[in-house]
Amino acid sequence: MKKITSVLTVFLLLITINVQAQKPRIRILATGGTIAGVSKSATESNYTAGELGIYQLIQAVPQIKDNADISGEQIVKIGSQDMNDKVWLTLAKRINELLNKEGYDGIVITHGTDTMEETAYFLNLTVKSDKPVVLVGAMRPATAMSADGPLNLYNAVQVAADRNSKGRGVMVCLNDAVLSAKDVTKTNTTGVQTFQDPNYGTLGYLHNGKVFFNNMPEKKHTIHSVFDVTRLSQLPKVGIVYNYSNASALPMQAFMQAKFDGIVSAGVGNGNLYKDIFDLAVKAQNQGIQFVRSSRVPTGATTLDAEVDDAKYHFVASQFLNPQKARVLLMLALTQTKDWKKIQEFFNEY
Ligand SMILES: NC(=O)C[C@H](N)C(=O)O
Repeated sequence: MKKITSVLTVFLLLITINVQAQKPRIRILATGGTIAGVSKSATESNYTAGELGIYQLIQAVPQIKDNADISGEQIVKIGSQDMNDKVWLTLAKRINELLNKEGYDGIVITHGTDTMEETAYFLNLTVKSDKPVVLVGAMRPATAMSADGPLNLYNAVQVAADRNSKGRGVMVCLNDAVLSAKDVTKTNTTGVQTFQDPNYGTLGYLHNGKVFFNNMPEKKHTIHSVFDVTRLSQLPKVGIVYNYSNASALPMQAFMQAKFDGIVSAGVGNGNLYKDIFDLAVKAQNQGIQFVRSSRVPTGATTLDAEVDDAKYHFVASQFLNPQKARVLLMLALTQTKDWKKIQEFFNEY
């Protein structure tokens, strides 16, 4: 009898090990944000982002281990208002290692929501794998009543572990929605429904932890991207200038004096420029500082062949990229070329 029991135990153990081995291996990279935020009470709106560590986040949602073999590492512990080039390069390099050398099946990145769309788009252009990479955050700190982080994290892991997520580029997952890194933007300062794609809608959605996709991103990303940061330790300097009635040209002058490599304009309407900014933009372009026209308007493309003659001034039109994402693409484009025509091609393709 004893013998039968021990044989049975070994058998069951082997089955468990096998089931465990079949689960997708998902690595969670933690960077901070409100999802790791802590406040003094469950109802207080004052809190500090990025307080909890990766192990506390994993422990808080044990269900994430049901369908995935979970492990994690802490990259940084910051509010994403402090996100920077160094962390972007670290993330891109680490993700490429984990997916291409260490055999992981998918990546989840916990991240603040303020600049999540920029990090997502940077990774969309620099990750060299078609395996799922999913950014997740929260709008309420971990200590809040009705904190949204735990379900968002659970959902993000389901997306990273789902076979159908492959080849969709880097994704953002919050509030039951899956959105494309290229098109997602933060639309609400405090609401849990903040992430939207105002032009194309969602890539998919989750219901009861199951992922349903309805869209595929059309533009180039990940394995089809020419941008490679493997050997880079810094990125070109690109600033953003804002247009408005009677706009000051001082920020534009400051970027030019500081010899930035590129400037993106958050223009009015279809990327139009206040006249003083326009005059300096022509000068900047002549000095070899690439000027990209984007728009402060939340929907629609900033098109070529509108009120500004881009071909005449060698300006680049950002198409559907908002200013903060146009900045990301311009930084990466400038690692390859200074030719405005080639840079415009990148903006048409990515
Ligand atoms: N909801 C958030 O995560 C906001 C926070 N400031 C951050 O981006 O880190």
